[in-house]
Amino acid sequence: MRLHAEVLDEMEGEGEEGSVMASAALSPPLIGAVPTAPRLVVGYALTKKKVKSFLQPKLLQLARKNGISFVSIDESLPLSEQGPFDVILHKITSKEWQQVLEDYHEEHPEVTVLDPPNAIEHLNNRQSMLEEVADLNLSNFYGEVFAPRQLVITKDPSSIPTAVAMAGLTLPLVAKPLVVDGTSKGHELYLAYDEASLSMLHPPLVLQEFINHGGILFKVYIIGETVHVVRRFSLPDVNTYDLLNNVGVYRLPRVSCAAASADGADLDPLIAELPPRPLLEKLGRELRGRLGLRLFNIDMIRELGTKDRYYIIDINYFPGVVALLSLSFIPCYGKMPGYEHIFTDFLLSLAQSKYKNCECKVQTDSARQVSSRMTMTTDKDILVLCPCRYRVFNADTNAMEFQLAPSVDTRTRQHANFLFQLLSMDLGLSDDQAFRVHHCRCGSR
Ligand SMILES: Nc1ncnc2c1ncn2[C@@H]1O[C@H](COP(=O)(O)OP(=O)(O)OP(=O)(O)O)[C@@H](O)[C@H]1O
Ligand SMILES: O=P(O)(O)O[C@H]1[C@H](OP(=O)(O)O)[C@@H](OP(=O)(O)O)[C@@H](O)[C@@H](O)[C@@H]1OP(=O)(O)O
Repeated sequence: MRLHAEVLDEMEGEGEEGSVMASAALSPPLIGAVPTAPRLVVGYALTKKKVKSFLQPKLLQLARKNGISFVSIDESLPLSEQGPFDVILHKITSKEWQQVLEDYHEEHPEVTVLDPPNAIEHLNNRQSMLEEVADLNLSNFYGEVFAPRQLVITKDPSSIPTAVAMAGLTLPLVAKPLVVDGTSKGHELYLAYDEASLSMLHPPLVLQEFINHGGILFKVYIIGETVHVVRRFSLPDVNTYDLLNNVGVYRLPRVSCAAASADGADLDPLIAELPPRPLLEKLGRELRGRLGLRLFNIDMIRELGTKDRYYIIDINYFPGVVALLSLSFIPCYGKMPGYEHIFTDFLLSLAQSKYKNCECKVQTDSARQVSSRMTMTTDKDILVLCPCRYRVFNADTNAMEFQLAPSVDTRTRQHANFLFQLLSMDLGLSDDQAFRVHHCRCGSR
């Protein structure tokens, strides 16, 4: 059913050493082919590492059972020649890709782009990343949430000590690269104990006050409407002794990559206690709206010695769900156990919310009612009335049954195939019945 595509379902059961994707370019659809139509086609543009960690066999299996298929996008080919897709899932940061997606979205507003490139871009800069957090006012919701005080330095390292003193920031400070560009450089962090040493750092960067938090971090995943939290080990606290006896800047280990879940660890209950659910729900809702994103996580810490003062120190777009051994890409532990269920539900919810307001009709001249919203006019002459322009869905199940793209001429064959699938399923048409596809009559094009 898909053209020019690699279908990842084929990868299931493949050994760990196998290639990242199985190539299964399918031949063009034949009218009359018996349908095994997925209800939701998710095109993905991800790094090899991300494909390996995210598209685990368990997810693929569960998704397939639910009518979702994942199709690899070839970034070297025009996007409009690939698909059709219902959803595009991506985490590629290049400007070229952003432009490709923006152009595609103009042309295909019916396709859900997860998420808009400009909203993701907002997270790729540590100054803009926490702006929305600073504006939040969640004090009525079982806790307060802040962003650490921070200063942006774009040039001249020698000016940093003065700038820090003028801003009144308290040491120690965490120095983080200003831009998170998906490379390991973007995650090179330093801890600075004294003001003078700050001039050894390399701008552009942000300097953030270090908040003691008992060495435990709450990783809050926001996946659509779902908010899921896990505990992770984090950096240890810095005490007065450390502060008085250390000078200089120290490179920090990439704790997020090294540390497995702290959920089963024997922890001080006051430190381990998860943030209250209502706070997390409200936070998730607020940030989802303010950031315009549906797939991200927040790294949240609770200030040591407090019960309800939280700081958000980092927000990541489409974070890792399974940790891989770095060279071999072999999965070593789940960062977000059960993610396959949450993601499958999320993708299904996208399909449902999208089509629930559409009303489509397929008619024959016998005006035979097929379902509450489908009618046939003639076996050979199928009229598609489609207020949503491109889509026809099964009104009984609320699931998309086929797509009708606007440029019928160039895609007639494909549309016809979709239609045939629908009709042969719902009406029991024989395989060789010919038909024509008419333009969408919803008047929107
Ligand atoms: N302001 C802070 N106070 C205390 N600890 C901090 C602070 N900022 C960062 N950390 C510690 O440093 C770690 C890495 O920080 P951060 O998440 O900002 O970097 P990152 O490079 O974006 O990490 P990731 O790999 O998770 O994306 C955190 O998990 C936490 O342990
Ligand atoms: O690869 P990992 O599983 O470590 O996931 C990391 C993810 O890399 P990936 O996008 O290649 O998966 C990172 O993305 P970039 O900022 O580098 O784009 C970032 O989101 C980290 O916070 C994730 O680590 P986590 O915070 O979940 O521990």
